[in-house]
Amino acid sequence: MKLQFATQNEGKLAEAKRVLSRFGIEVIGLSVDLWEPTSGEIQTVTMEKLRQIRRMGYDRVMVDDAGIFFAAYNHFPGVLTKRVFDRIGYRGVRKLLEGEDRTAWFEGCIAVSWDGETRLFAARTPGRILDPIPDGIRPEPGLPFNPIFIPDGETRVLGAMTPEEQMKYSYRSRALEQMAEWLLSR
Ligand SMILES: O=c1[nH]c(=O)c2ncn([C@@H]3O[C@H](COP(=O)(O)OP(=O)(O)OP(=O)(O)O)[C@@H](O)[C@H]3O)c2[nH]1
Repeated sequence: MKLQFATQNEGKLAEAKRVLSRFGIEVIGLSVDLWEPTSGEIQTVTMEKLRQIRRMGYDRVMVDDAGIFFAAYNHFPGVLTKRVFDRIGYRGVRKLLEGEDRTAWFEGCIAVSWDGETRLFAARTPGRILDPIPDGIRPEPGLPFNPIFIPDGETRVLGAMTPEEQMKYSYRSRALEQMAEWLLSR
């Protein structure tokens, strides 16, 4: 089974390939520029991305929208995560959270269109933001928070774990698994 993934984020694509290969699903990256709303819920943004890719004529395709939420900032940056991180980087995140509650969570959503039928799968990973990045940990392309995010129940940041270990905590892996089960049960 082949599934296209409309994303420009290398890290998301690599994770999807890893998780879905275990279900016998081959993921093919589709690099298209999709417009994203700058407010509202992750779910709404995900459905908007799916609407656009379907209008372009694609089917058997998935999209993903995700973000990090800081408890100290009433759920900011959320749907603005990429935009905000591209501008402020690690230094800006450090300043934002100095002396603040470091509780944070990832929220992500996957939407798929398969033979015209659409489904949405959402998941969340609670944790906290560590500062600074532990020695020897390099950010993966497109996933800049993994080196500073410690999931609840862990002592290490996501970026210090093997891909297999990360899957246990990754909201994206959970949403991908739910989607795979739906696709295979059709
Ligand atoms: O360390 C991380 N681990 C993750 O698991 C993760 N998931 C999302 N993010 C961040 O949130 C933005 C969402 O942006 P986003 O959903 O609009 O995607 P994107 O623009 O990067 O790609 P796409 O829209 O082409 O798929 C991304 O750029 C990342 O900064 C993550 N960071």
